Amino acid sequence: MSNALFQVNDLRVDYGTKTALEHINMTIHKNEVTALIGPSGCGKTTFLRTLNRMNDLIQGCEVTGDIMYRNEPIYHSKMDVINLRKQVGMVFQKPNPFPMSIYDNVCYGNRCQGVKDKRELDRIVVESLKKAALYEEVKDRLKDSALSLSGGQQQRLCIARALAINPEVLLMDEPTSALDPVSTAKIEELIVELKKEYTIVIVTHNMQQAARISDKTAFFLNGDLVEHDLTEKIFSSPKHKKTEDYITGRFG
Ligand SMILES: Nc1ncnc2c1ncn2[C@@H]1O[C@H](COP(=O)(O)OP(=O)(O)OP(=O)(O)O)[C@@H](O)[C@H]1O
Repeated sequence: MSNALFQVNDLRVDYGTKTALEHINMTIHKNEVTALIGPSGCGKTTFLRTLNRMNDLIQGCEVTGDIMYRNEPIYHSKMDVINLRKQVGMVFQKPNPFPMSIYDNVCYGNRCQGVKDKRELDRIVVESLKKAALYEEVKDRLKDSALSLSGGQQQRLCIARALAINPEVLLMDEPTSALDPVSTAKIEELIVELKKEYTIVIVTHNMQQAARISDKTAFFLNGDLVEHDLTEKIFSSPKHKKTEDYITGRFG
């Protein structure tokens, strides 16, 4: 399809002698939310990290096969990895604000890229906080430490920081697993809102969350991609018995 953003072809990932993923083929389309589900250790996080080459940072991790992003092979030696990570941002499981002000956190990446103009930075901070549905809660205390925010606010701040550098894709690794139900609901609402503008790939252990917010779901098991389909199909009439067993809670 023309709006394919990632095309994953026969991907394999090894950590030393341990094969974490094998024979993975998947297409991810623009403005879709894709949920990656499966039991612990099945390779979800490993897969997520291949999409912006975060695995490069792990010693002994070897990736074969290829992933096309906007028709460019991201594992090609000529790939500009810094630029790739600007376009494919990441939000982690535990909120990880830097020990600095809310304002400085949001525009950290922009400053690293050389943006110095105060008005431009102000604009980026306000816009990113609004997109992350946090602005109203922090607009009067932008100079306060980010560490003074609640866990849920900190996670939305991390989303704002990722959005500030204007990515096309957001990778999220269990972004709500450390949060209470109210903060989780806010992040879920936010994800549904963000998909109008961004493409989102999210790892989740929460089946209801996958069902609520994703368009497509990919079920991994022991390093295999068992099934990847429309979320409503995966949850109502999966093709594979193993998928059904997992989503109905028979294992995992
Ligand atoms: N840095 C590493 N070094 C060696 N093995 C690793 C490393 N990271 C992951 N693995 C192994 O690769 C496999 C896949 O791990 P991965 O973290 O991708 O699974 P996951 O599905 O995200 O698990 P969880 O749901 O528990 O986070 C596991 O067997 C894991 O032990």
